[in-house]
Amino acid sequence: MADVKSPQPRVSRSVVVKLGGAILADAEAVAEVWTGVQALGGPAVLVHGGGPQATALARRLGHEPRIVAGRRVTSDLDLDVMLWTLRGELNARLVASARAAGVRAVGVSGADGGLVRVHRRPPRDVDGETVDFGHVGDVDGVAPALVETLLGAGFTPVVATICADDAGALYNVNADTVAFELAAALGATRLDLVTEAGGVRRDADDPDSRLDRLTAAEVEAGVAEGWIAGGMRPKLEVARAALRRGVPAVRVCAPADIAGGGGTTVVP
Ligand SMILES: Nc1ncnc2c1ncn2[C@@H]1O[C@H](COP(=O)(O)OP(=O)(O)O)[C@@H](O)[C@H]1O
Ligand SMILES: CC(=O)N[C@@H](CCC(=O)OP(=O)(O)O)C(=O)O
Repeated sequence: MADVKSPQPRVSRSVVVKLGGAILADAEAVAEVWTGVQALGGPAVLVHGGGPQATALARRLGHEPRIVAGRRVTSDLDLDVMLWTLRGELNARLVASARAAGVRAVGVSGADGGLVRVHRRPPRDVDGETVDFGHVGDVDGVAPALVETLLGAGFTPVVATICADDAGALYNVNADTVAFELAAALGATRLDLVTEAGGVRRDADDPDSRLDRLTAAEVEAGVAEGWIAGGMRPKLEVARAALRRGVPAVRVCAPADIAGGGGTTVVP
């Protein structure tokens, strides 16, 4: 029998949808995202990246970003570029694009309302080299009150993954990571990692080789054999971390999959 004294909060039924930067650059894909979010018929929280756009702007400024193990070594200039692109243009454009689908989106960052608490990532060993990632934050925790308040009022939060520490310094945090931390903290029913490839492929260059389902053992084999590489490798580490933290369903998928099946479901 249902416990009437402690009903499930509305947000416990939310879906967290993470959009990779390449999706944001494609107006048709963005329109499909909002159609899918509308068709879900329940609360959704969007989290977006924008790595490719940040890299493009840095290059226009004559700076070549350094990416190590899928994470940007974030100098003072790189942090400024992340603020201008993610918190600035991309978030504003994404929020505006929701209007055509009748979704009432609100743009926030991980720093707003203390949503995502981080600390500066200590230098760490990567393949035998000590790497100081600069202004990159590691997540300490999520305080979902802001997002829950927005959802409760019928708004769709759109989260740019700029986060702050307790002293008020800003940090760059990978968007897949923020999405999974939010999904875990909200008790989301599903985490969709929406990416241009539309799923995990047996051959990254062959769209017909998409896998419907991927086990942890297959992820390990794929990394060892080299067919899971680049940005997909840390993304699948995030997918597995989400499952370990109790998110019941995790997919790597395309915008058109949001309201239905499709994509690659990652299983333990
Ligand atoms: N097995 C694979 N299936 C699909 N994509 C793969 C695979 N292995 C490597 N990739 C690469 O991973 C990329 C996705 O990671 P990333 O660019 O970081 O995504 P996003 O920006 O959406 O977070 C793809 O564009 C593709 O080049
Ligand atoms: C620390 C770190 O690497 N942060 C990412 C944040 C943006 C991101 O995650 O964008 P995508 O989802 O488009 O990859 C970066 O600087 O690229």
